[in-house]
Amino acid sequence: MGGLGIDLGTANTVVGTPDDGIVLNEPSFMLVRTKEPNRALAIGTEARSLVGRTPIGITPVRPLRDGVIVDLESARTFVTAIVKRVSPGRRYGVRPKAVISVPAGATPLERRALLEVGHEAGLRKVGLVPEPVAGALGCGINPLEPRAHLVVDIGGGTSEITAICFGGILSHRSCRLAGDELTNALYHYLREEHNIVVGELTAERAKLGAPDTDEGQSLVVEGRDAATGRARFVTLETEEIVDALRATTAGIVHTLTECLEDLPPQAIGDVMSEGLLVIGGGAMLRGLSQLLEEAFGFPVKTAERPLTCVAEGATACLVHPEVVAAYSS
Ligand SMILES: Nc1ncnc2c1ncn2[C@@H]1O[C@H](COP(=O)(O)OP(=O)(O)OP(=O)(O)O)[C@@H](O)[C@H]1O
Repeated sequence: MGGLGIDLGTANTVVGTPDDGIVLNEPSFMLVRTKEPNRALAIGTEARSLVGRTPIGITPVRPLRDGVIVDLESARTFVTAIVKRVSPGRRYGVRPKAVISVPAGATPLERRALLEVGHEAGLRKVGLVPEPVAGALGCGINPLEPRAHLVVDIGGGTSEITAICFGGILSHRSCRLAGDELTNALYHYLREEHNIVVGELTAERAKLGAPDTDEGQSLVVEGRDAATGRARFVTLETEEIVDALRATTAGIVHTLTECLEDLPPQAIGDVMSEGLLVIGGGAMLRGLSQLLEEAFGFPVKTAERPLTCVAEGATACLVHPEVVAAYSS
């Protein structure tokens, strides 16, 4: 059984195959020459490592925003490079089929753009599956069973909260408060409270290294003094990091509350006994599951592989096309 399961995310792109599992897991970044925007010079980790130090004449591009395609040309260039990298068989004219995950809240136009890009990138038959459905499947949940499941996906650009049941979506909410916004919040906190300017990669590293709230640790961050321009170090205490991220995490909790308010009582009962499933890179933010548990009183299950479960589920859809069919209407 061939084919590709693709999670084209704002922050990361993950690809799996039924035979080999995850075969690509790279940042959704590419570098192009400013004068030649439809040829990728570098993609993924290599391209991402040049953010903040890109030479003149070269442009770093993030092909997706908030989980959807905003510029067809850069998305086509990126997906073509990804498909080429994972399917060397194309040299012999083989066009792989694919299931691509798409935000549950994507518009028909955004879905069509993704299908178009997939075909132009050399994919044969493209199916789309909502990300929370793929994520649930990748975590071993059957999205066709007559039982409600609530999936909280905290990605790079958006947090999506979706209740699914029996091949359909019960309720859905999303907000632009996710990984990028958490990184941004730390960047601004450092700028305003410590007068230090850090690069995007440093702000993200500070977020990933956020110490456990109950361990009372601290974190050293390096940047440029906003007043003198000199290099400087700052020590961030645990409470400060939690404070800097509080407004963003509160926004995610608020969106989750709205989604729960839309759920019928029977479905709430399922969620209370099953718990919430948290997927996406943001699921690994320290203290997040505790915060959600305290806010809602439901059990919170963090996916075992939050960064790859959506691609794993999209790959599983190649073997279970009935899931794609059920959630495509
Ligand atoms: N240990 C961690 N703690 C906190 N955040 C993390 C951790 N690891 C990764 N992240 C964040 O997760 C985000 C990426 O998650 P993911 O790959 O699920 O997003 P995506 O699917 O590309 O985005 P989207 O769903 O918005 O399209 C990044 O913002 C990254 O900084």
